[in-house]
Amino acid sequence: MKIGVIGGGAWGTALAQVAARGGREILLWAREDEVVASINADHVNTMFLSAIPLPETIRATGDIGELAGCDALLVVAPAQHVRSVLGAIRIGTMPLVLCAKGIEAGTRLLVGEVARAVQPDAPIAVLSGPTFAHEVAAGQPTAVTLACEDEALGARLAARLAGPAFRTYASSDVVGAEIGGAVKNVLAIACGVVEGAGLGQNAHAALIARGFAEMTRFGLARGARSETLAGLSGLGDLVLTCSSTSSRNFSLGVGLGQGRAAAELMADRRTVAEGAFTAPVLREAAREAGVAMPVSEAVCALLEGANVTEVVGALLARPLTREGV
Ligand SMILES: NC(=O)C1=CN([C@@H]2O[C@H](COP(=O)(O)OP(=O)(O)OC[C@H]3O[C@@H](n4cnc5c(N)ncnc54)[C@H](O)[C@@H]3O)[C@@H](O)[C@H]2O)C=CC1
Ligand SMILES: O=C(CO)COP(=O)(O)O
Repeated sequence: MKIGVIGGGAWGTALAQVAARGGREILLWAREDEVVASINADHVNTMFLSAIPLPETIRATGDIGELAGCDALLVVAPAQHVRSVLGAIRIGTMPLVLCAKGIEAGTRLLVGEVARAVQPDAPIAVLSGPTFAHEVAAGQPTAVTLACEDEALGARLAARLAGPAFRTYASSDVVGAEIGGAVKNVLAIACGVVEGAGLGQNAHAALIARGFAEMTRFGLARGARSETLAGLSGLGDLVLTCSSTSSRNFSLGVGLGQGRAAAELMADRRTVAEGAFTAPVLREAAREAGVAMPVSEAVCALLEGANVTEVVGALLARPLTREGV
């Protein structure tokens, strides 16, 4: 199975390395000429994953059409750009492994729904879980959910990508795997705010628990399975991303908690903090579904410039409720 990678960011590069294990040849499309040049000349992605030597079997290209000859594609562009990159290549029935974590602005579609809209003949799978790219690229032990409605295809993809330090757990719950990855990025911003504002470990732990409750409510409303949300792509990724400044989303929240403006924190970013783009879309989708997501609503308010003390005070002043609600 010849695998191609769409997206030369940190995650696309790390997954190319995973797929290249055992000497397999990998073709990676990168948007930046500098990334193409550094991978092909120096076997390193100096822009998004520097200091990680890449195998020479990974070749980069700036021509996305070259990927049409692959047997499967890892789609690792940021969620807001999946539609454009998938529209730029003749895919046919080539399986797509969707690795972006987000919800499309405007349409409120999950990435799998976008892929089906743009490439209706391509079977899709979702790869998601607690995976800092730099740790995966360094060969540190990692586990992910690989969800595919066609379980035989999912098993083949899981086996093809699995390695000694990269465990793939099969699932058929594509929606659940996508929602976990998308919502955790928004909740990670909230946990970063708690850190940046010095609100303490109790608040941090409470936010993870209450955030998981709203992730679950929203996921079940969209047809996800509870075991998926409680697994690697949901709770697993939530704990990872909510607890480390290695997370771009958590780090964005730390800045907000310190009183810095979202516009300043987002300006000149080369790397993507998906939660900032997903948060307003998630708010719309939750309201449309009639699902209460107060933590995600608070993140939106903070991204729109609201005062941290006022937002936190409002969260704490909400009417008392019950566990499980
Ligand atoms: N970095 C990580 O540790 C992980 C990232 N992911 C997900 O992978 C996806 C890609 O993120 P990263 O690899 O982290 O990116 P990155 O933050 O390392 O780099 C940004 C990427 O966005 C691309 N980009 C920017 N504007 C674009 C446009 N108009 N059209 C197409 N591409 C554009 C850049 O070319 C670059 O590849 C995101 O959805 C992210 O949530 C998932 C797991 C781990
Ligand atoms: O998805 C990730 C880890 O699973 C990467 O998190 P950030 O996008 O917040 O850096």
